[in-house]
Amino acid sequence: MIKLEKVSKEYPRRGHAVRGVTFEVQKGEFVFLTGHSGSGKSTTLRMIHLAERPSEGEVRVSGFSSDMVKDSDVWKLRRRVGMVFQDFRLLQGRTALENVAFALEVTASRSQDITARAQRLLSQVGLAAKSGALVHELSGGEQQRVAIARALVTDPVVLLADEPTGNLDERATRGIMDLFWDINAMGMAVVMATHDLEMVRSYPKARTLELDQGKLVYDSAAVGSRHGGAT
Ligand SMILES: Nc1ncnc2c1ncn2[C@@H]1O[C@H](COP(=O)(O)OP(=O)(O)OP(=O)(O)O)[C@@H](O)[C@H]1O
Repeated sequence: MIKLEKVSKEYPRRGHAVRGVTFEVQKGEFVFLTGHSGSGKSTTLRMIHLAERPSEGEVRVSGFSSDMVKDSDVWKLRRRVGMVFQDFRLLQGRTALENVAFALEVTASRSQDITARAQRLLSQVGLAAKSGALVHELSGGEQQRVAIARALVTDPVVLLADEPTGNLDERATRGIMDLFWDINAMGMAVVMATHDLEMVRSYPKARTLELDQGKLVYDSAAVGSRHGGAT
């Protein structure tokens, strides 16, 4: 479903952020992408989202190829791939419901369905009671729930998450992680970048990929262990 084949990303002046990375993610997998700061986690996620094109190699996602897809068609891929970020990236001054509804409008849903669907998505992430709250009235954990609801509007096949709990305390982190597991249990693949190895170890059922200076140095699936986590 996701396939990276000898993927590298080189930035002018900086050099290689990602070097020769090859891996596949199957439908419904839960994958942690770990590594130190600067190891290339965000760059890898951005390439899966086609926010960046690889300098070498190919990224394939749900039938789309980084070699083939035109810039004008990238939105079609984005409907298959949801993404959430550490800093939530919500529309400030809007309510939780408006944030999700706006994403539904952009994806051309029928207008009469929008409010009901946005409300349903907020219920799914445990935020039904806060749908009318403005973004700044929500806690960090609640804001991340809105961002997740927004990422689900197109019913993607994979949810990419870049340090989604990086701004949250322990309790909110646990709640958000439980939510990712619930979403994954419904069949959606999750690929989550994190440098929090303690958190990774507390989810031994997940697959772990580790990057070091842009190279893939560990894949728990490849070593036949689903319990080791990153070392
Ligand atoms: N747009 C860019 N232009 C130039 N260099 C970049 C760009 N984006 C990332 N880099 C560099 O590529 C390397 C990998 O960055 P990346 O953000 O992918 O790492 P990361 O593992 O996600 O780090 P962190 O955990 O700190 O977010 C870093 O050295 C970074 O400075």
